Amino acid sequence: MNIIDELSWRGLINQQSDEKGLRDLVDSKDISLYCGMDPTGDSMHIGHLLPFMTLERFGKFGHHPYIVIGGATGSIGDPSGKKAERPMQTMDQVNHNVKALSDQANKIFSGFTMVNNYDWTHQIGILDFLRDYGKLFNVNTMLNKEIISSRLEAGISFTEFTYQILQSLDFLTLYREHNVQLQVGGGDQWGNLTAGLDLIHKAEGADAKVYALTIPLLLKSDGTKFGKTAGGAVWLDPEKTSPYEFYQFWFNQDDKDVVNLLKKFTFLSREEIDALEESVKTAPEKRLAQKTLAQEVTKFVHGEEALKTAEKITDVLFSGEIQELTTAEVAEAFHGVPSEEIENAPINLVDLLIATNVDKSKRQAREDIQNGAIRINGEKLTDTTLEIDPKDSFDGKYIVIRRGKKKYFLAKIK
Ligand SMILES: N[C@@H](Cc1ccc(O)cc1)C(=O)O
Repeated sequence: MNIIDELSWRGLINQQSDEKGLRDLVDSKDISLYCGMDPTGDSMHIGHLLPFMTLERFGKFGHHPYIVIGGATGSIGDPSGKKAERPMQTMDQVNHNVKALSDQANKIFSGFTMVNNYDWTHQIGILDFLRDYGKLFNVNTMLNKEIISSRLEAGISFTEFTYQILQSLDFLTLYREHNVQLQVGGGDQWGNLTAGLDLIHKAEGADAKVYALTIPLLLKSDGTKFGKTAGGAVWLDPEKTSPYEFYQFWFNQDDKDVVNLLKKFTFLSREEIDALEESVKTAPEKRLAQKTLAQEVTKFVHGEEALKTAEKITDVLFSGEIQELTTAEVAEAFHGVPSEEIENAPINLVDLLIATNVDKSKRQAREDIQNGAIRINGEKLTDTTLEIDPKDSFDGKYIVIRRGKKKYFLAKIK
């Protein structure tokens, strides 16, 4: 089994410029390949995992992946897949994001070389640009690409129109300097990838052996886009999406999607995934496939320790034994739940429920307490006259309130 068989079994191939050519190439030697990422924000999200994990898969087969971070292209803005012109970022923002994304990629992925396209782009003068590269691009061909034609009605600036030239220049530069022969991209990158192939064939000769491969856009079994939650994107930055939330995202995937996700987002073998697929059929209630998926991806992105914490929080929230959490774990576990700040002073239980919006009226609060529906830091309290002293609770920082079986609220102590 070569890398191409591996990718097609995992459903990671959308389009290819020359399937037979690429197969022969990877069978004949270890190749260099690349995928780029623009610094449009200061964190990757799970959408970035697919192309970069794909590079890592190539690496495991002995090939040499490069990641291009788009210090130049990110200052221009890729029109691919966008309905309207992108707001331009300041160079300060671009540089800040370049730094954040490179640090993050270095932490998560391994076995690649990282380069910044700013390095070979910023010193090209306008006349050289037009004479050396502009001349090799045919405007008709550019206009006919879906990335441009789909934007003509809404309008597109000359700046975004030239984006494909810059990305092509990256491919050419990497081909010349590191013999990079393959560019991998997301489902919306076909236009930019083929523009690069054309440029290399014109600049270096039609027999240059270069290839393009895109990864499919990921959809859930219900047809909606994968990776979005009610709270927005699922980020790889633990400050934006905590490892616990991250773990839960994967754990909560549907039976219909989980095998597909195991193939695409883990390095588990075919045998391991086949066994998990069987478990979805024979014992779906155990959610072994979802649990394994959550474990594997959380470990890959956040590491072993963070996975342990995420699993501990999951267990504690299931058992309700909140007092077993550390203060830091409380912060992580209840990152997304409704919270209110309260004064650092003893407070009557009924007043606490009002202050934290658990109940709307004192009457309702008293009823909830007397019915045994209220737990404070895991302990059921049924006496409406109780005083709660924040100082006894999680280093004086938080009080965790639960109403009913599942609804949590957090009081943050000032
Ligand atoms: N255009 C790519 C990022 C990229 C940038 C430079 C490249 O050379 C390649 C890819 C995207 O938006 O996803």
